[in-house]
Amino acid sequence: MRAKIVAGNWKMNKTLTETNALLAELSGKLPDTDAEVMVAPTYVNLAAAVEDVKSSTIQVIAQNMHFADNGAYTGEISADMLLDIGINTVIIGHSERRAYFGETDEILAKKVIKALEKNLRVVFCFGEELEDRKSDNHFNIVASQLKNALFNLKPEAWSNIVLAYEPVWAIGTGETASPEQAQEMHAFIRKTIADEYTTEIAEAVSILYGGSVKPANAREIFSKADVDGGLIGGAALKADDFIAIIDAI
Ligand SMILES: O=C(CO)COP(=O)(O)O
Repeated sequence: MRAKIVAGNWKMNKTLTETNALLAELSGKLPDTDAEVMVAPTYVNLAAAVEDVKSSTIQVIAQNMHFADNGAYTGEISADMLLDIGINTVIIGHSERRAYFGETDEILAKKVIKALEKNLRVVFCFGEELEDRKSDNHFNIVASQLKNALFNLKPEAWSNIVLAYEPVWAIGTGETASPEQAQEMHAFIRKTIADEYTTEIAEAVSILYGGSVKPANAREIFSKADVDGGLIGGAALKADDFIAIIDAI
C-alpha cells in the first residue's frame, strides 16, 4: 500500500506568531486519518514549528535545502541543519525554485543525492508549463524532468522519494488540472518509472498532485487511482480549508 500524504507548502507566508497559531489550530482539529499530514513553514520558523506539533502526528518538513554539506553559501541551509532540529523530509524542485532561483535539473539532482545520503525523505516537485501543455509537449517535459533529476538514483533510493506533480499553469492560478488530466499524468509518471526501474518501485512511490487543490475539488482529484494525495499551497494557509482537504483523502 502506498502512503497517502497531504502536505501544506506554506511558501513565504506566516510569521512566527502566525505559525504558532495555525499549528495550534491544526493540531487541535486534526481528523483521524490514514494519511500522513505534513506542513512546510519557512526556514526561520521550522524549529519552533517542530516544537508546536510535538504532541500531534503532523510532520514539519522543509521547503528547500542546499546540496553542499556546509560552507560559504550565504543564505542557504544544509541537510544537517534540518536533521538537527528534527526535520526528516524536504521539498526539492518546486517550480518557484526553478523559475525564480535558477534551479536546474542538474542542481536538483545534486540536492536529491545529498538529501538521500543524509537519510532525508524527499518530496520531489516537477511539472510542465502552460506552453508545454498547449504544444502537447507535457509528457516529454515531465519525463525529462524525472530522468534528469532522479533516474541516476539506485533502485533502493526510491523508498525515500515522494513525487509531487505540479503543473505550473495550475499553481496559485485557481485553475486546476481536471481529475482526469491529473490521473493521466500520474499514470504516465508511474509507467515511466516502471520502464526505467521496476513495476514494484513504480507501484510503491506516492505521487501527489499540486496546483489549486481546494476543499471543493480535493475529493474528486484524490479519488483517482494514481493520485496518492496533494501538495497544497494557498488552501494550506487556512486551518479549516486544510482540514477539509485532509478529510477528503
Ligand atoms: O505550489 C503549490 C504547492 O507546492 C500549489 O499552490 P496552490 O495550491 O496555491 O496552487
